[in-house]
Amino acid sequence: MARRPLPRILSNGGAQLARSRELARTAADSATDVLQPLITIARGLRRLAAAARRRWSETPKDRRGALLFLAASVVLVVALVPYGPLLAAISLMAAAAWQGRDRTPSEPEGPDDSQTKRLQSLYEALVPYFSLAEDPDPLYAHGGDWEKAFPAYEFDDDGRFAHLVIRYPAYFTDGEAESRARIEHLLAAKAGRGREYHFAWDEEANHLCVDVLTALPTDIAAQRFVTAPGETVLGFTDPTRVQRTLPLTHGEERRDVPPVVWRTGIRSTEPHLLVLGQPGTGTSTLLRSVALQAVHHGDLLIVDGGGTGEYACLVGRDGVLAVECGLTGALTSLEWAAAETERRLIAVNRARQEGRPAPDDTRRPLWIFLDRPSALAHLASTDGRRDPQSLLQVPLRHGRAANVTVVVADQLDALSDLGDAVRQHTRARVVLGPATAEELATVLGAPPHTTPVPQVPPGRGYARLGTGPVHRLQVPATPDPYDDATSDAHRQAVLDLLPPRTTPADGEQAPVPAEAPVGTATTEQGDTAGKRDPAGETATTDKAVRTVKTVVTDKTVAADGSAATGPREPGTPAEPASEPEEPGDPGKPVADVQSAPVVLEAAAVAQAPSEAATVGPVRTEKVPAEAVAAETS
Ligand SMILES: Nc1ncnc2c1ncn2[C@@H]1O[C@H](COP(=O)(O)OP(=O)(O)OP(=O)(O)O)[C@@H](O)[C@H]1O
Repeated sequence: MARRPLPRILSNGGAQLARSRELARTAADSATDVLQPLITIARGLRRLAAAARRRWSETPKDRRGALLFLAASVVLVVALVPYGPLLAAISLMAAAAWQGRDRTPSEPEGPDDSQTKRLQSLYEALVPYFSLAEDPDPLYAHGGDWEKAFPAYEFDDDGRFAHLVIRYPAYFTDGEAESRARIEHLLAAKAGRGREYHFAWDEEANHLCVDVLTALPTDIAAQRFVTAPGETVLGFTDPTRVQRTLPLTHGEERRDVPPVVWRTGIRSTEPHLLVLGQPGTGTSTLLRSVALQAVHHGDLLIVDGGGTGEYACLVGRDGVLAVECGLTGALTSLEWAAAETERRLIAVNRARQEGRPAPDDTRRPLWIFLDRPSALAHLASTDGRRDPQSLLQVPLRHGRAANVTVVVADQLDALSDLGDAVRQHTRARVVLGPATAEELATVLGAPPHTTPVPQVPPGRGYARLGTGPVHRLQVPATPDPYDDATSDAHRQAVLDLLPPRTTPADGEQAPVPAEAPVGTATTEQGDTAGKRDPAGETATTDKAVRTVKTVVTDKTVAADGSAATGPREPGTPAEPASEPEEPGDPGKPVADVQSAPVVLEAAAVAQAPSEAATVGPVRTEKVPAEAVAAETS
């Protein structure tokens, strides 16, 4: 029997109402069963009354008197006959019961012919995997009964499996990944390719539950997510494994979607993230999405090894320390980041020893984004210079205590080019785009419980936080707003999230022509050439005047203020820096050193002669852009 809809208050309640809702539903179902005869008779009486009314209205007016007389005569006879009223009442009830019976054709029991064929063929396909010659009473045997093997099944409107429960013999090696993978592969092929399946192995009951997964939403655009401080939304997933949902806006529509939330900061167990994927699968987009969330609470240092200008929209924004595209800039800024991590660590340790809270200048999160480090490593090796990844060792190892988070993205086949520190300390992992089960297991540390599909939309993949479950993931659409192919709605969504451009606090500013963007950036390769700024501003081009802000701290300085190594000028080749020493290193007494981050701000005018720079903690100078670009190539 069809279930009756419950009152709104019961059907709309939260999770805590689920139990009472189920109780109410059961009570309603039981009451309906008990009162079924009365309901049928009442329905029949209603139908008889409706038929009598219809008959009366259809009778011509001149015959209604005769009809009335006939009815009155029948009533009189019935009243006079012994037991007449009783017999009449019984007859009426019987007629009402007959009329009131449920006339909707009942659903055919069991599967139809084509469904039976599917079930039988799947059963036959499983026989070699789930049977043993020595088994005296096999559950699976050629020509056997599939009904014992498949206790539950559902089909979709196209006649394909939507849900299937499979029993298997206890001797099947369901604890071995290869055995499971073989069965999952077979089921995915037999139940229909091109769909994603979720496999739940119940080893205790020897049951395998197969469900078809609905596609993850690809239409969610970048937006301000409702999260707590230290939480970053990597994307969206299935509701099965995630208890929480995020309220999202989609145009006028509002909906709740289960997110994959990554926690960073001092209490995080996965403080750093590694994103891998085939080219063009959305790794840079995920980094941009994370950066747009992080920039509102922290400082960002972005190194774009691909040099494709994917992060041009962040250049010069409030909270963005630098966007580096070339090797020199990458080395310089990562050296500074390593020194800054050490400085924070020392300051936090000292404060703890003295029983004070951590100093304010260690609390604002520092984010280091490194996109395509393998490209920079290749450049560095051909140039005989240091691999920038080696400078990540300190932020990766000590970043959690120092509020420093590292996010690295690269192509899937570059996994072996990544440094040991990157591979060891990035415990939050994402793989985007098509990947084999082996690749997923290698990167994520565990295979997903779903079938990888060959064709996926950009931004689709898997995420795993530490030793947690592997989630399917869809990254919110966060395209480059300066890309001409970006739709207006998505461009506006990203532009709305960008913080305002930084204005120098002291009023000092490098000479910048009117059409040049006011802001701070390092674009050593002129990668943003030709990009359009939809806000009407002209983006940085090869020939255009560039404003460069590079945060440089080459070395720590002695407590007396004398710098061990002076701040390097932007554009000068970096000396291969020595490995930053560990805090507490006997060769570097903690009490004797303090870091000296120095901010150099320079405006580089293309093909303009360089001028002598003023020496000081904050300097403004002009640097020929060509000279800078030449060093990075
Ligand atoms: N989550 C997403 N939703 C919608 N479109 C996306 C998503 N992620 C990426 N794209 C689109 O896919 C294309 C490639 O994205 P992206 O540049 O981020 O990939 P990539 O992996 O960094 O590639 P490459 O390494 O070649 O730069 C872009 O056009 C981008 O807009």
